[in-house]
Amino acid sequence: MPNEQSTPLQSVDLVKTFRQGVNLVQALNSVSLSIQPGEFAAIMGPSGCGKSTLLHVMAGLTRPDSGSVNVEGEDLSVMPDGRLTDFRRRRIGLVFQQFNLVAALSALENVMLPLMAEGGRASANAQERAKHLLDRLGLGGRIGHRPDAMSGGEQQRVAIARALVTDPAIILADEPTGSLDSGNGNAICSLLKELNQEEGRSIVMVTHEPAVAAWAGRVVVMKDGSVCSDWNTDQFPDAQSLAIRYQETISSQPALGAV
Ligand SMILES: Nc1ncnc2c1ncn2[C@@H]1O[C@H](COP(=O)(O)OP(=O)(O)OP(=O)(O)O)[C@@H](O)[C@H]1O
Repeated sequence: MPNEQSTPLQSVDLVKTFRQGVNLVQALNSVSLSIQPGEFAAIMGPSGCGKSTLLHVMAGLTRPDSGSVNVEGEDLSVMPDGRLTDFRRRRIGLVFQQFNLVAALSALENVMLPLMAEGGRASANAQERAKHLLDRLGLGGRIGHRPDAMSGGEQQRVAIARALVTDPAIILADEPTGSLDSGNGNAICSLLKELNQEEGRSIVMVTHEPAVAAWAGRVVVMKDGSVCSDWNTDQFPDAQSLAIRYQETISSQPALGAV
């Protein structure tokens, strides 16, 4: 179970600029975002507004130009590369649009990967834990299957099991339903919500779809590299009203400062 005491993620004043030929693109313009224990937040915004960059910086996959990211009180921005890789493997669960499973490995082996010791061996305990998670996610009958023998929805569930196997502080998911049809997409949203509500998992999910964001308890809207709105989804009676408010927001509202 996640540690209920410490703030799973706190990012402050993140700035990230990319060079594109002779131009500089400011992907993050002083973004601050904190995630509370047991919170399920969606990050929305138009294409190119900086959602994936924010998620990757929060995951320690991309270094910011300035600003800090704290996960359970540990500042990723000052960690040397080797320590950051190890910390990310143990404390941050990552889920991607394309699942990112290893094609040559079975579902069970994919889930055990983050628990592998140096030299590629996993303990019996690691195997038990991975099996238990696959069972929990409805894949008990698929543990020996390779990714190409599973549906997209099943592959994403394997990826979620892999993200959970180290019992991380937070799950960061980048468009987790983006490669799935609506039925499988809904099943993945429902699973994330269940993990949040039943196990208190802290989750941040990037999506451009209001119907997906509506599964979260909080929606953070970005525009032009900044956060422009931050909503509790209780205020919306349904996904349609969230979609309407979102459209109004991205067509009108100037960006806010820190949230
Ligand atoms: N590695 C990179 N090199 C150069 N520019 C980049 C790089 N990564 C992102 N960018 C630029 O930074 C800006 C933000 O990109 P980002 O991928 O974070 O947006 P996004 O909101 O996730 O978009 P989408 O919804 O289309 O995935 C864009 O202008 C993008 O072109």
